[in-house]
Amino acid sequence: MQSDIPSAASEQPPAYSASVKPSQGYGSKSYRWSRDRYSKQRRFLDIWTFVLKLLYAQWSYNKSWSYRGGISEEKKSARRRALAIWIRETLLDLGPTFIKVGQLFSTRADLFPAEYVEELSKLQDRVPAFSYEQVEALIYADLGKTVPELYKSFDPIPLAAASLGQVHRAQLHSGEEVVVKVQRPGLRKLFEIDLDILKGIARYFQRHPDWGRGRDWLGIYEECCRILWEEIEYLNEGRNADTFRRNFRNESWVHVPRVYWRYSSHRVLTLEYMPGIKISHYEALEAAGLDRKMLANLGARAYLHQLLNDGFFHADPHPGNIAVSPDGGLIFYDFGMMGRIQAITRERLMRTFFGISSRDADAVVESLVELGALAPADDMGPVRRSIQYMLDNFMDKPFEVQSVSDISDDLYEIAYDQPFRFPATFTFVMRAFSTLEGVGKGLDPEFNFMEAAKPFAMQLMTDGRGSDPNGLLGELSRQAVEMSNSALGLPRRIEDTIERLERGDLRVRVRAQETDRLLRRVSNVNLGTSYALLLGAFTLSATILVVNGLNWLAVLVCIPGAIAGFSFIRLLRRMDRFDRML
Ligand SMILES: Nc1ncnc2c1ncn2[C@@H]1O[C@H](COP(=O)(O)OP(=O)(O)OP(=O)(O)O)[C@@H](O)[C@H]1O
Repeated sequence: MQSDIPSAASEQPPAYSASVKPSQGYGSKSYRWSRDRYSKQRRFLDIWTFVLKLLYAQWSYNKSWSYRGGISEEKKSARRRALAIWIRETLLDLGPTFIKVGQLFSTRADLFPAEYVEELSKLQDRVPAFSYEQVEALIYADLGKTVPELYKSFDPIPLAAASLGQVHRAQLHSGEEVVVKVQRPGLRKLFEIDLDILKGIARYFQRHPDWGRGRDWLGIYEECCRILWEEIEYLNEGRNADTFRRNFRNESWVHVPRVYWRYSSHRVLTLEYMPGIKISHYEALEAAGLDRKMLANLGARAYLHQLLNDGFFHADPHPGNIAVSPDGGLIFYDFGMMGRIQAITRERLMRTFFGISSRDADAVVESLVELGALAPADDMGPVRRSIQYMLDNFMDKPFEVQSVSDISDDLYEIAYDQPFRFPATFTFVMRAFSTLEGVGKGLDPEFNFMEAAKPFAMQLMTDGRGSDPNGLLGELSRQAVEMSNSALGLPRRIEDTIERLERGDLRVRVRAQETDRLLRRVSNVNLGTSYALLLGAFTLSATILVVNGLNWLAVLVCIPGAIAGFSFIRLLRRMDRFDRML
């Protein structure tokens, strides 16, 4: 059956004539996925062609014949880079689902080589805008009213266009200035088809002897699905905006656009118009007389508030989603991708940071296991040693002047090819911190996230009780380590023994009853075989002697033969008795 991926043309246009001229869309390149006639089978073929080409490239990467003039480290590095660029461009060609999946993977330095992650983080939504007729049709289909019935004016040219939707300026009949976020038509169907194909790919990768080893591709696939479906549910985004605004109701320096629920649906979101200067437009901020240093600190404060106070954070904090209002406050846009962290996870994250700051590899390993970021294994020695090595060597500067991106890069470097399973939340937090640090450094070259975070973290942890912050940090850190020790319930000596064991300073002799039994059985079988061979050899010799008429000699040979036979029977009976006993 030839089922076409629907495009906007399949939406029925409303029976009225628009008062504004529709825009023609401003994408110069025609993407296959945005065409009217694009079959599911064709899509399947396009996606799998990409995957197979990628696998071939990976496979031939270490083969010297695939390099002209022989293999070398430089050539391998150049190929990795070229491959990363090709992946980014192909994902763009494959459209919205793949652009989003690529953007999600750009946080997963624990899963992919650094070059891939770097290229994926450049993955910008460079897709054609859809036409105004399509906007009208979708609004009518969702809200049951025409654009002029709903809005006094509506700018047909979008203010911003991305892979999932576009934003138009408008005015309500009651006079409020708003923006209307409209979802790309046919997105739901495209997601269904693509995610179905991606499931097959995830299964294939899971079974792949190299790619599947130590990776939970199906789990990653499920996580991607959840995030993608959530992102295209605009009612959910509206609810997130409301929650976010509520969380910051006591902070006058954070602004969140109000949601006009009567003008919103699954695919249309009408929000208060809240213009501002993008936080990355440094010159414009300067020209407006805004204090860049202070803004960098506000950014950090806003994020720590979300993570430590609310446990509800903006998981997509790219500079385009944060603007500065004329009064110097921060405006947040786009609440499609939010992360939630439970109080217990927050506590564990804090413990990881305590562990890093006090360079205590055991505490880091323990908290990472608790976070689910590290699969518990019988022998944690190698991982612990890697972490201790990182803490001792990479982090030669004081913790407060470390950059978050360096710390996360180090962690990811260790994680790559190790039994780490960073949950998406963890990577989102790391990405949010790194992005924020980048923005902060752009605003104020002296900015250091750790330094900015310290007073705020103190304030939150002391819960307003206030005391010497350094002393408190030390105390809390000690308490955190002690708590985990007592939670384990192990006396110090046992812990020391485990430590020596991990370092390889201790030898262990294991005696297992089952193993003993098997060993005894093996040795009995060996003995039995020897008796049987002897018995056979003596019997054969005796027979040859009898045939040659040397009967007396044959009787003599029979004596050791009989002894061997007797021993053999006794052994069999003993083995039988022993087996029945167990
Ligand atoms: N309430 C608003 N007031 C003024 N401008 C807005 C408002 N909401 C969004 N915008 C503008 O539209 C841009 C895109 O909005 P938003 O990020 O919500 O859309 P999106 O489709 O989710 O885009 P992306 O996927 O790239 O984040 C913002 O960067 C901002 O410039």
